[in-house]
Amino acid sequence: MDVENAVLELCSLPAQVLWSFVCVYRTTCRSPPGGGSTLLLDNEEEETRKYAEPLIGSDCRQGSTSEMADLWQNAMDHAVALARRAGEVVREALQDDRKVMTKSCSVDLVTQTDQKVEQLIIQSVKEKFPTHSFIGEESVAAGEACVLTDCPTWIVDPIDGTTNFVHAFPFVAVSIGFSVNRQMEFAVVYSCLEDKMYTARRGKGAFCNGEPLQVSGQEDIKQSIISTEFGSSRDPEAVEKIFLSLRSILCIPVHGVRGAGTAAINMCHVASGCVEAYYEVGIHVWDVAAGSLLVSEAGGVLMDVDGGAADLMSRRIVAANSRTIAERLVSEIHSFSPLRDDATP
Ligand SMILES: O=P(O)(O)O[C@H]1[C@H](O)[C@@H](O)[C@H](O)[C@H](O)[C@@H]1O
Ligand SMILES: [Mg+2]
Repeated sequence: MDVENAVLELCSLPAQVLWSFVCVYRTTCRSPPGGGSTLLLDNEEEETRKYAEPLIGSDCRQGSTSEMADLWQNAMDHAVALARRAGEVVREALQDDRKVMTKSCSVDLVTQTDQKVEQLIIQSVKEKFPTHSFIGEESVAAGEACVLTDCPTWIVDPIDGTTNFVHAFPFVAVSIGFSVNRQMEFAVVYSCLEDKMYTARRGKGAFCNGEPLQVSGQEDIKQSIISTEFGSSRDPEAVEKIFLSLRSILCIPVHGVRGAGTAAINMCHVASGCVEAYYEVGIHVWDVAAGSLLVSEAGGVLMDVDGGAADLMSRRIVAANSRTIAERLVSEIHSFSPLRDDATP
């Protein structure tokens, strides 16, 4: 049995025993076979220091069960390094012509760069964490199952904002969420063209380039900016609902409606406090997995568009600075239900 799965099964052991286990784990996982650094990306050690330090609390050496959570720090450090490397690939690709292909319909775009970046991320993670599972946008498009289990799972959108990327519209993100027991454990969203590295760790806060994030304190929707997207469905019924919602929200009236063209960056805007709420119907789990943790760790709330509990597989999300704004927004949304990400084919 691999080390991390063993840890999951050992949750009931006393803290001292667990702490010994953590020490062994750290020794074995921090040093690649042979003592070399072949599994580390360029600058990974530096990235580790820059982004891990604000995220590791001072209690991390107490040997309590909270130590369990720090077993995932190694994975998070790797995710940050991978996102930065992926961002370089995206920026380089913007210098060349981009060959555009389509997926579910003529406006659901994909490029070779989406596929290349997803491969880069998944291959590297498999090498370093061979027992982990994946949900990746382009792997699912190629026929892989989209199932979230209790296993440590990397939820990857190699390019969130592919349409932006195709047109060089300057909001493009690499989004990596990591869940254990179906709960988001860490999040990395790299806004490649702005060079902003958003990170969050469950219970440890959200950050942008190492600076703490806090949602807006505005509780009056009439003083708010709301963000949303039109999505890639052109189904007349869906389009009708999208416009009805937009009309109702605009006419509350709110200060403004915005959309960056990427769910991940829209959620980073909520976490940063420059937008009070983001909602969308039609997104996928890879669009919002990382963003959901960034919002909640920055003090925000997540909700379904009908006001129930958020469900990352449902393709519906409200992410807001507060319950007050989220519920007010929900009262204006004309919801619909696309086929769930985990629907059986
Ligand atoms: O396909 P990518 O990964 O670029 O992601 C999607 C965005 O994240 C949505 O918000 C948005 O509404 C679009 O559906 C867009 O396709
Ligand atoms: Mg996406």
